[in-house]
Amino acid sequence: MRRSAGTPQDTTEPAPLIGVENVKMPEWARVDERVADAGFGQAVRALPAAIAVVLRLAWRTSPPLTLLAGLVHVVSGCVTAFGLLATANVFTALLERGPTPDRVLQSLPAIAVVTGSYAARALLDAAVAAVEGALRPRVTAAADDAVTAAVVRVGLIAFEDADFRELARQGARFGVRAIETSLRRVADLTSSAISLAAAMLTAGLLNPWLAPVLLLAAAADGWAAARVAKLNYRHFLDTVGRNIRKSVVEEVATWRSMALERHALTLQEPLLGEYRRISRSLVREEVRLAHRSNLVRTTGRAAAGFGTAVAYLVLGWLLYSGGMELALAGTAVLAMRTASTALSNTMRAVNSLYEDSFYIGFYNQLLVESVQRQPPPTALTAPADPGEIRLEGVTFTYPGRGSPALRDISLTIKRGEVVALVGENGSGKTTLGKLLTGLYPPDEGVVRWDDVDLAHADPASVHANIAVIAQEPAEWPMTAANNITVGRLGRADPDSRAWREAVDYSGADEVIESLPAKENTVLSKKFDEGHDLSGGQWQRMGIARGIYRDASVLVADEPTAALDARAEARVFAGLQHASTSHHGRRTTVLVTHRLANIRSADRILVLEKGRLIEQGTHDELISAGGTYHELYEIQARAYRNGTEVPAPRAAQRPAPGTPGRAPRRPEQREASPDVRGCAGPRRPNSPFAKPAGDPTLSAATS
Ligand SMILES: Nc1ncnc2c1ncn2[C@@H]1O[C@H](COP(=O)(O)OP(=O)(O)OP(=O)(O)O)[C@@H](O)[C@H]1O
Repeated sequence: MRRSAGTPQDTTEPAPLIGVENVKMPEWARVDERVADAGFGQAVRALPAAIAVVLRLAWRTSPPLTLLAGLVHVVSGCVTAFGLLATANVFTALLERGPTPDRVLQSLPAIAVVTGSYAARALLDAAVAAVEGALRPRVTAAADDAVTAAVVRVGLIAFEDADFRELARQGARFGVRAIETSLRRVADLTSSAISLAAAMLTAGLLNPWLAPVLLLAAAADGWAAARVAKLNYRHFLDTVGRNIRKSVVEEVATWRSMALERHALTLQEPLLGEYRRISRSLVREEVRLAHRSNLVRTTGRAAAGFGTAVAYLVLGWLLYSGGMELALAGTAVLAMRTASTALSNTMRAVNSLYEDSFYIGFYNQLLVESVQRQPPPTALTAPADPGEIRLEGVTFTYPGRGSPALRDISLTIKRGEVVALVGENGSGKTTLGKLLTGLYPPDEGVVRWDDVDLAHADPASVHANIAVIAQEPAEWPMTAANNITVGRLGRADPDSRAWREAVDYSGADEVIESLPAKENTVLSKKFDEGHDLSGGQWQRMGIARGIYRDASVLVADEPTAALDARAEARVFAGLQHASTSHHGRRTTVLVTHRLANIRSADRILVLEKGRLIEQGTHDELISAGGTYHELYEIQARAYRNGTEVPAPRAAQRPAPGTPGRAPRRPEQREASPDVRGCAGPRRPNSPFAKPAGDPTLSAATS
């Protein structure tokens, strides 16, 4: 009988659905590799730097609380030590020669001191908890704030660098967490080190032989604790790839964004099967880890038992040989137990601090790199409404990419020009839009607004004067109203004219009208009452935001890719209005694949593999018969083939000497009314397309 896919009884192992059997270990996981491979000495050597970072941060946050925390920890450790030494006096008094009542009476002051030390220790523990409770959230918040402020201020291009993104993720998430845990570990280390020192001191005072023996017994426990921690790191490393795959499968098996295709492709059971397969192998690893940890712990305990036995033998020998009085034996046993616990705690704290030191290292590196990636402060500002935007020999390569996205681009855009960028996918249109608005700096060449080189200008002064309608607009998790007004925070709009203009021309008014709480509807499914929009509706919101921004330079990157024909016509009317309404004419750069929409643009720039290969008006480029002409013809033909009215027989006859059908002249190619104003299916005339009375069209259609 054939089993259904993915049941827990499956014995066959199908090929991984995600297609990646061994996920590459993420860079941050390499930290654990170093922890797993490090020796104890290495860990101890790394401590001062990590402790210094944490203490410095704590000091900056609150000097009095830091001092107080240090003080209560040291005093608490000293009280513990004092209590231990005081216990020796109790035993001495109790085990002296003489009648028992006398000995009890004699030991009362020592008992009072021990009791007092315990009471003091309890009070100090409460003080430690209170001070730490006040300090830790402050330090964590300060660490978080420092790193968030640093990352928020870096230039946009930094986010294109995968290494920086990874560093930001580790530094912000793991680094801050490591600082928080380190603060606790430093406290643990202080107390356990003082306890250990007190136990050793007590043992040393009782008999110099006792101290090293005591260490021997405690070291085995400490070794086991450190070894189990390393086994955990190793396990984590061995399973990190599978865990990543498991979480990816879990996501695609449960996430809403994948639900439609998951169901339509009936992938639920195969995904469940893959999930269970990975889970089973992880469970096997977990069980193996548990066995190995258990073995290590048992070995550690056996060794500790052996060490303790040796310690007791030494103690017995000391008592037997008269090297130590019987009265002190009780204190010695207490010191041995205290030392064992303190040493285990010390080793655990050292190990943990060592691990944290890597993440704190990332945190520090992130702060340093973020500052390096922030634009340097400058008094030079860009003109608010540049007379011209000039690119001279601009080349740009995305971080981590081998070949440039733009090569040696030189061009000038005059104030008020409507420029269209066209070209095949990946030719560099979006990238060019980002460079001429100063969002990305060129690697070579210069971008100037009038005579100001944007590389030396304050970026905020440039960005204040640009509006970017992105290909995939940000879906701000805010109300619909704020999704638009965030375009220009604080813009004065007393009579709501700017608002009306933005929503009317973008078609966002229809979107808002359809929402349950109109413009007050929150657009995010993360909130209970939140609402989501369709791709086209989000695009309308993005366009409204761009229009509301009212900047002197507008870049619209495929603004209507997801819009229906009616909405597209409305948006182009809006963009044309936007291009003329800003103190005269607004410089507008329009990226689009729908060539029929840009026929009346002042200039069309054609990009190919990052190079500017053609520029001119629609008519000039069509006459030139180059790439633009070819792209335009492909789009026009697609429509013509479906709807073209058959030409008269005479026109279909091949010209003498030509095999098959005679090629048509350029003006004939665009002569069909089908082509005018549309790319692909018929669309209402775009306002950026040639008007019906355009001489070229009239000539062609006549
Ligand atoms: N963030 C990025 N990191 C690395 N390379 C990128 C990045 N964005 C784009 N590229 C690369 O840069 C080149 C130009 O991309 P760009 O997005 O500017 O092209 P485009 O002409 O706008 O394409 P499309 O028409 O598909 O939107 C492409 O080769 C692309 O793969």
